[in-house]
Amino acid sequence: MATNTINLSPIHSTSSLRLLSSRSSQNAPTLSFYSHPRPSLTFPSISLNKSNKNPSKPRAFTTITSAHKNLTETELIAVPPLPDEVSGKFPSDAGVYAVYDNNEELQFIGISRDIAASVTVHLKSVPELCSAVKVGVVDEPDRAALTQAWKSWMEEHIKASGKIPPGNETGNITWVRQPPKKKPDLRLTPGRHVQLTVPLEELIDKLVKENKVVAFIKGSRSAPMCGFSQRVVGILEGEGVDYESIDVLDEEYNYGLRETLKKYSNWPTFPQIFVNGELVGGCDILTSMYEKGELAPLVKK
Ligand SMILES: N[C@@H](CCC(=O)N[C@@H](CS)C(=O)NCC(=O)O)C(=O)O
Ligand code: FES
Repeated sequence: MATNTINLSPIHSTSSLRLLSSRSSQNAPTLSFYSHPRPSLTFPSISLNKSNKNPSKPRAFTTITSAHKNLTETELIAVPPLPDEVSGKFPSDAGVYAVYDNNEELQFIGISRDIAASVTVHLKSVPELCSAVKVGVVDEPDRAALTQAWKSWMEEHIKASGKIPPGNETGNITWVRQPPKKKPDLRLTPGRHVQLTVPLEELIDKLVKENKVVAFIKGSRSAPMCGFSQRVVGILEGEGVDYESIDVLDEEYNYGLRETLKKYSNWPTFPQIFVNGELVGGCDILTSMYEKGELAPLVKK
């Protein structure tokens, strides 16, 4: 039987947890237990939380010292059906949160710098697992305080149920924001061992005419091998351009491209960016077009 291992280090799920220098504080960090729409009456020593980031929104949760924090006693808040409605029900503060499915099974305990944003992302990616959430806002949200709050909820749950929440098990990536998948780079030939039946120029011509935006770069789009290529990739990705990339240094699949392309385009350096079959330029030209706002209209589908 497979055994679960638990490593009690939090997954900083949807909003990244920045490393902050620990603020010196005489007092122990405090946890606020979010209670919507009215303050929870469950806890003793209640004081109204004063640090409301958005004063236009009513703040309906209470502050208690971390010594009283308790997952079991924190009330469940139903997650609204639409992601847009989450921010009205959950605070945009740092803290811990525990997500339950519609059988009230705890699925995941996370840490967030913005709990409402994290719940919104989870609701979009795994709506079937996000029925209700418990929230513990940490008032002095340095890394240590957040980790301590997370550990205490995890330990409490494991003690009570004998189980790690499934979303916190090693290898479960359901609750972690996935980096967007990058398109693979194009290859001009099937490989160096295959004899080409058409000249390389013709393959280049076909490639740039059949694809709206093509960037000939040094290295791949996920790991450019030169600062000029890196800048061009950064601009194209930043603008959300749907483009093809091809690595002129790939001697296996693009053998001969580096020198042949210089002749084809009559341009001596890389990167080279083609739009609608025409060479637009290299890094300097693309950067300048981007800065003047001329790039987006040119590369729009
Ligand atoms: N000013 C150029 C910079 C690019 C550049 O100088 N590229 C050089 C170094 S990466 C190059 O491709 N040299 C020819 C070669 O390596 O074959 C631009 O705007 O793109
Ligand atoms: S590879 Fe050296 S500057 Fe591009």
